[in-house]
Amino acid sequence: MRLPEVSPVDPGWLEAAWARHDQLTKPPRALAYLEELGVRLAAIRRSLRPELGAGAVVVCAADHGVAAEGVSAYPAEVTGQMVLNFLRGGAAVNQIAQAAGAEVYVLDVGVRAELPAHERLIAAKVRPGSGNLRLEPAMTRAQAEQALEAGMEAARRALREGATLLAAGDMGIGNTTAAAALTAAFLGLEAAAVTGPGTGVDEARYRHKVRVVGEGLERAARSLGDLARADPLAVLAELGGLEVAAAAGVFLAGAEAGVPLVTDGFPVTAGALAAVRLCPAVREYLFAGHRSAEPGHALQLRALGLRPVLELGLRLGEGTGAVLSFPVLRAAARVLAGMATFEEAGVGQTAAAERG
Ligand SMILES: Cc1cc2ncn([C@H]3O[C@H](COP(=O)(O)O)[C@@H](O)[C@H]3O)c2cc1C
Ligand SMILES: O=C(O)c1cccnc1
Repeated sequence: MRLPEVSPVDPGWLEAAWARHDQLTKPPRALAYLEELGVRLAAIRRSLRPELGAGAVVVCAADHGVAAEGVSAYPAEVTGQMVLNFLRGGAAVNQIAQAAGAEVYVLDVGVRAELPAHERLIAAKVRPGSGNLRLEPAMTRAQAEQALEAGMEAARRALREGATLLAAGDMGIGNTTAAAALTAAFLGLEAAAVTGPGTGVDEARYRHKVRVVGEGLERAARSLGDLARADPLAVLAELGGLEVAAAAGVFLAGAEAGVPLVTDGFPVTAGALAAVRLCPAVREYLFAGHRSAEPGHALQLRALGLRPVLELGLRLGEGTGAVLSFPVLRAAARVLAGMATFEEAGVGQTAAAERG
């Protein structure tokens, strides 16, 4: 498969944007992290007056064979039921997207249930659910490529239809187990360090979930050796998540198009880790929309070197936390683009600033 060509951002834009920020009518760095966001947006958009309009979230959906291990607090049927809920506009992500100015696309790369045709549903089923990662590869390498390509194609559609800010979301009962296995593999961590409660499993189920993740990792290592150094596409195929692979595809195509990209919670950020392993320059286009309550999410963000925009304790997925950050990112761009300089506004700078 052809991986996208992603250009690294030009550090000259970062410098020029910081220089402009320091001329705007505010004490230097008074807008703190918002300024840093604006600077990164300027570099990505190659403009000191970056404009961000409509956003989009591609909610990547698939079932997980590992759900049969009893690793979720909910039954696997909920995946397909929630996809129908997304299409009817009844899910959390729909309401948040309305409030935050984002279009919701649903990408089916592996939901077991048959889904009705719908304008906002991108039907690209690779297989009806992944294999049980504890016992077998989640998918073949060819299927992982197909899921990645489906994510890339969905991102391109969202961009063609006007998105200037792009996020991925996830739906797939059992996917915090797959995300934990992938995160442990990519970062070289133990199962217990990255496994969390997901939808809210009790103590006994949690211990079982850690064992399932550990056994999946051992199984994958038997065929791939050191997972932290193995081919990322092979790791993705072994430990899965068809929708995690699709989320990686959204980030790959979005970075190729030069658009700011926003990560959501634990499963989507596993996809971001995969995308960055496949193509390191993708990292420069990523913003962490929020930090989820899932404990492994902080480890993922640290590995990516991303500070979250929001910390609301969300633990849902669907792209909710990503989309919620869109207004903050738009504001960061507007501040840099639209604020007056001290000179333009005739506002006096401090004596210290005048002395330079
Ligand atoms: C009604 C409902 C709506 C959701 N929306 C996202 N998730 C989230 O929970 C699932 C992951 O957690 P676990 O690994 O514990 O199964 C994913 O589907 C994720 O998107 C939901 C879960 C439920 C039950
Ligand atoms: O971090 C997330 O996005 C998350 C947490 C729990 C369940 N599903 C998703």
